[in-house]
Amino acid sequence: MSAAREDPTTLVRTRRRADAGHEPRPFLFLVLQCQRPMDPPARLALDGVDEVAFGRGPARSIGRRIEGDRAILDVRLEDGWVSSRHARITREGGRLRLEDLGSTNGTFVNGVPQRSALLAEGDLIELGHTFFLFREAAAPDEPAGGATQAADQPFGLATFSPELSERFASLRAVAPAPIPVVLQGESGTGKEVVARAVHALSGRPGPFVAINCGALPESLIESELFGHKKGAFSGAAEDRPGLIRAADRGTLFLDEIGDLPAASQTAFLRVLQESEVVAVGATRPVKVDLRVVVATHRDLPAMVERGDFRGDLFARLSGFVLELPPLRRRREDLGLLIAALLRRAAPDRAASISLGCEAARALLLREWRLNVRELEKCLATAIVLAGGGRVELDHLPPPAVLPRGGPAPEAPKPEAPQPGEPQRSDEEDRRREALIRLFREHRGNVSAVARAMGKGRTQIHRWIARYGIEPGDYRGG
Ligand SMILES: Nc1ncnc2c1ncn2[C@@H]1O[C@H](COP(=O)(O)OP(=O)(O)OP(=O)(O)O)[C@@H](O)[C@H]1O
Repeated sequence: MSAAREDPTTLVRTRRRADAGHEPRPFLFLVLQCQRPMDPPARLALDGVDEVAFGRGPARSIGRRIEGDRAILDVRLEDGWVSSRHARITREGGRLRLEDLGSTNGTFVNGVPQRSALLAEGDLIELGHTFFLFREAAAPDEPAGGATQAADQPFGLATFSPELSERFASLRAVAPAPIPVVLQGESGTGKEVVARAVHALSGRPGPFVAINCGALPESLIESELFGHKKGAFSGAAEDRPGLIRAADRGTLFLDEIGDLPAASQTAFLRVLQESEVVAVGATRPVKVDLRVVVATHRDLPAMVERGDFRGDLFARLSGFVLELPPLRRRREDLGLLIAALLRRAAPDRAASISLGCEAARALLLREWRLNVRELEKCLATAIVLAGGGRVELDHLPPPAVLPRGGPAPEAPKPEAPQPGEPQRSDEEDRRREALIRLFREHRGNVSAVARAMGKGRTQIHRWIARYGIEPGDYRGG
């Protein structure tokens, strides 16, 4: 953004960026192109940009040009459904406005056609068959107006989320050091994938050994972990080294560490303190060289407080703590993940897979309560049902029903809003009125309305799109 420009908003934004490294910065993510879901997604930093101009081009290109004193980001899309001058984003009173420029196929926000809309956090923008996601976010050190293509990262550590890429950079730095790593996150968020990446980056010569502490029967856990001597108990027909020794000079990944019974916690603490294991029935310890990564979806500090988990073991394990966000808070990565999962599900024909627009929209708007695991299963099923053709909405299995005791859903699952006027029930009319009342009370603040309704922001954005509410209309008063 040109500092010479006489726009007060521009000047304020420029100054803020200079003195605060982590001011929220707007980003646009090119998430997915329906015809070519394997094409690399891209992240575009929008600060320093006065206008983003979207149109069709012979190939995808993202370039910055100066017109007078205006910095313009030109986004050319290789998409036959995009017009040559399709849409633009400009600044308006500190916010960003998306306008359709009379395109043939229209511009959609959260599945609803829009000629002009102020952008809000998490908005899904659809131009032709290309999907973008808009986010206000804390940013890593990236040039303003820059366009980052898909990063060349180890499997599981590729992300476009500005916050997560910073955390993954720290993880890469600690991976070669003998620092324990704690991975937190809901089931299916990729904790084991990340643990494997840590091992790959550690350069340790031994194997990666994964143990699910919740899946080991309590009667066998000690002998499975620490090994046993022949004759130590009935059924111990031979010496067994156990899983901890199997991970010698490698990485021991303990999944669901919160499920480790109290007696095993004590024995495992000794292993970490002494770097040695005593097998069940043995008298002499054996030295081990371990790198430990643990994962949990439980609140370990709370368990320590309740006396359900040993505080000294917790302290030993707490080196670098990484929280893997649920997929619904990482939507900018859906394009990367869809490409990786399609490649895995259909290695020989991934390049020829395409998605119908409605299927793509549903994939990008779903709650994904079971996270990447659910997305993976959904795509694998859809490819089979599509029989090698284009994946359509009908090919997607219904969203997962949360098992008992699973992570709390952030919001009830509505259908993805469809273009056109939706049929409204009385309940929906009441909800729309309640939303409008709350937007008035909270002056258009989506987070405040979400809190007041006890819902997630994503859900509020869906309702905003569905009921045609414009939060900006309530901001002035
Ligand atoms: N970044 C990723 N890229 C590709 N696939 C991924 C990624 N993250 C997770 N997956 C896939 O999603 C599935 C679930 O991942 P993973 O087992 O690592 O999750 P988890 O958090 O350890 O789950 P749980 O807590 O239930 O053990 C796996 O099949 C994994 O390969």
